[in-house]
Amino acid sequence: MSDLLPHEKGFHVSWDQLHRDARALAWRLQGQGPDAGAWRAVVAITRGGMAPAMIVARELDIRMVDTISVKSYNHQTQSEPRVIKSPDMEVVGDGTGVLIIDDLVDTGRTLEVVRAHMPKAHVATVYAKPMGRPQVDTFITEVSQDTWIFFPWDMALQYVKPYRGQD
Ligand SMILES: O=P(O)(O)OC[C@H]1O[C@H](OP(=O)(O)OP(=O)(O)O)[C@H](O)[C@@H]1O
Ligand SMILES: O=c1[nH]c(=O)c2nc[nH]c2[nH]1
Ligand SMILES: [Mg+2]
Repeated sequence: MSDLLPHEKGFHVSWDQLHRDARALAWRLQGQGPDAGAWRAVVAITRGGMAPAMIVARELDIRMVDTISVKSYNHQTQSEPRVIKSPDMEVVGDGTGVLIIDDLVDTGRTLEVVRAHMPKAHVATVYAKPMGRPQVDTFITEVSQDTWIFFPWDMALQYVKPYRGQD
């Protein structure tokens, strides 16, 4: 969207870092559910929320896992978010006791759409940018709005030229 800052900085996240940060998120969420501290189910926002949701579900021993599919970005270009697959509403209900997990919140548009489906759910992301923070109940690390977060599934190891080179 044209009124957004360009992404001038990059924050590169390795699998190891993602695992640690998703575990930290689980640690923060444990005991916070409405039913004696327990959470009933996890809903991952695909696709980026799936890896963190798996880690949170494993740490908190939650076996009921569903997904909601929202398409809003094509590479770094944002369009109107669309729900292209809903979770099982018989399982999630109004969202009470449900953890919605995503990798990050940026503008908050995706979470706005997801919250409308499950207004009483608790929304948690691993990373957050300032514009989207009001949409998130719990997150681990904040980065500035002009930072693009690069996730391990979008990267590959490659050769890097030395600072002082032979060319
Ligand atoms: O707060 P927002 O500005 O709405 O942006 C955040 C959303 O954008 C990315 O998903 P994307 O739509 O790129 O799909 P993906 O998870 O399948 O990569 C990211 O995983 C969040 O779900
Ligand atoms: O990989 C991503 N990194 C980001 O910073 C971002 N913001 C919205 N959607 C995003 N996807
Ligand atoms: Mg996503």
